Amino acid sequence: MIRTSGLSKTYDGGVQAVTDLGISVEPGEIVGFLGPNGAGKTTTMRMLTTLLRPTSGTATVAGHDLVADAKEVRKRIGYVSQGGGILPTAPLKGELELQGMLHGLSRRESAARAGEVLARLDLAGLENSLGGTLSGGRRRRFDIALALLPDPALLFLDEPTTGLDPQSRANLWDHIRTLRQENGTTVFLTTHYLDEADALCDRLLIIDHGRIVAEGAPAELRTGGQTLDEVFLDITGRSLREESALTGKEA
Ligand SMILES: Nc1ncnc2c1ncn2[C@@H]1O[C@H](COP(=O)(O)OP(=O)(O)OP(=O)(O)O)[C@@H](O)[C@H]1O
Repeated sequence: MIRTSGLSKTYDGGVQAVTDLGISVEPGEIVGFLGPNGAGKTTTMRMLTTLLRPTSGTATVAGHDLVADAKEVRKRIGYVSQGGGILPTAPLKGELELQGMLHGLSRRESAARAGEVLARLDLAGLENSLGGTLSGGRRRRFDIALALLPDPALLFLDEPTTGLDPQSRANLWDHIRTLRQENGTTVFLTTHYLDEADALCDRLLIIDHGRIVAEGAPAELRTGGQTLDEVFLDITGRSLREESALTGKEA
């Protein structure tokens, strides 16, 4: 579903954010992409979703070449960014219908699809609520509903549960699992929560300084009775990264 070879990104100004990335994600997998601040997660995610052009390397995403066939890739993926895309003043169903029409559905198809994705994310009954009135958990679910409108084979989630309470996080994990189970959706997500990576993901990729430094199922990475947090810190070191994450980042 995703295959990259030598994928790299150097920003204007010379920051080499991602170097020689070679990863693969199989259909139906839930893969967690972990790394300290500034490691290159968002840059990778933006490249894989066609939002950022790689400096070099190649990638196939959802069966199409990332650069030569970006339009075809876009038709087959959903992307939920960290901030989400919700409009606080629009009724949920109207917002979904509009987005459906942007994806080329007729008004009728779009309305039907909006109803389906709301039900799928357990948001039925909230059709006429305004975006701004939703709780954090529902809001994230609505963001995912939006991304699911075109029925993507591959869903990218950037820190889907950051800021949510434990109940809403567990609930969102259930929804993601159900999506995979019922639809076969492949999920590629970033997270800073190692319990989330452990509970939800089939496989983890750990990136640091723009390179993959470890990869495997959570149980494979947890060796010698260590927690995943300990493994992560052993691999990526204990120095703080906030500063490097901010250096050179354009607004
Ligand atoms: N638009 C940009 N211009 C220049 N440098 C950038 C830009 N965006 C990111 N960077 C730099 O690229 C590197 C990787 O950043 P990226 O945002 O991909 O990391 P990340 O792993 O997503 O971090 P975080 O967990 O903080 O979101 C960092 O050194 C960052 O400062």
